Amino acid sequence: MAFGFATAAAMLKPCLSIRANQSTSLDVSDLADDHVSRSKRNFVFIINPKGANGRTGKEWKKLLPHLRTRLGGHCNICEYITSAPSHGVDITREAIREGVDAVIAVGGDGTLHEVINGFFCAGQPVTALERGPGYSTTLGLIPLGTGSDFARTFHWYVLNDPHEAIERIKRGAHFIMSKCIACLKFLLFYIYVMFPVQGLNQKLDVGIITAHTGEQHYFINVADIHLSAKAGYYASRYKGFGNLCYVFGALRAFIGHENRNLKVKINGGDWEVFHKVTAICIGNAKYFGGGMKITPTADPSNGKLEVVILQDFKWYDFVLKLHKLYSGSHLQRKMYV
Ligand SMILES: Nc1ncnc2c1ncn2[C@@H]1O[C@H](COP(=O)(O)OP(=O)(O)OP(=O)(O)O)[C@@H](O)[C@H]1O
Repeated sequence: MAFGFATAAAMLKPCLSIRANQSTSLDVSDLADDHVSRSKRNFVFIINPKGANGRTGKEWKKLLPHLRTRLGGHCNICEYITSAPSHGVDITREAIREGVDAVIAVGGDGTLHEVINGFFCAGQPVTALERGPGYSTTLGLIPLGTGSDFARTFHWYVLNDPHEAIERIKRGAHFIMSKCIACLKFLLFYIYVMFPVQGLNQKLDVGIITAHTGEQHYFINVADIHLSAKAGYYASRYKGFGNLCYVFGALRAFIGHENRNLKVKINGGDWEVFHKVTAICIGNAKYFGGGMKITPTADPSNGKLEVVILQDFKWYDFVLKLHKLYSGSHLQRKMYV
């Protein structure tokens, strides 16, 4: 394999439609608004106060009066501040069971990830009983994180501009769940895509990672293995540096890192060995790492995943090719399956 090689493959996501049946309105006592109206829709905002090194919490406090002014006329605003990692998953599940109309993640990609995972439980979409068939809870986003990479795919380039995000929510730009499947199998686990999330003006897919234990996790941005996954872990130590935390995290991850031969099977094909793999990135959307366009042709609503395999990267290749990662020009070979 060529030195510092990046290979891209497309994975099909055959479609199968599902809609979460939803029920009941949110309990009035749960709503943060003083003047709750049952005739209005119920929107739950899940805020990670620790996002962007604490900036999310501060921004949210400033934003709330404006949000009430802009949205309070046509929805009940329910505010939940997370108290710990994973709390967003539980709040989302509970809100959907209560039958809310929309769950809106306020924070970065980690918060969005928790909210997405809250739409599912034990491999099934979370549902509520008292809403009729065809009803779906919608997903919304106010990107206020460090990287906020998922939002970049949608060219929300005045990134982390919560006022613009509120206008999008007012226009109805959020997403609804349905389902499709494709498979990428590794030795210990496999990833497939299902549940395109359909919005009033946007349809999105959701990927599923199934561990060999059967445990499932959902993703809508980029799932990654090996070095880049470690980089994300270490980046959390450097959040004070903004987007650069991901570069520092990657450099830290190279310490003790070993490129490995990995067996991969795509869309039911044969097992294929990829040598000296530095990272495998499975993109439903294009960006990770604070603006690195890692899976540059991924489209979150086309029913496919883009798989990019980085091979034989050393830390200095990463530094020298960093500009290519940001511009999305790092691919040397494309593989279509
Ligand atoms: N109350 C909390 N205390 C500590 N951690 C929390 C809390 N609520 C959520 N978290 C965790 O904080 C992590 C990071 O949050 P988030 O992704 O919103 O911000 P970010 O990392 O700054 O943004 P990005 O991921 O877009 O770079 C999430 O993975 C989440 O699990």
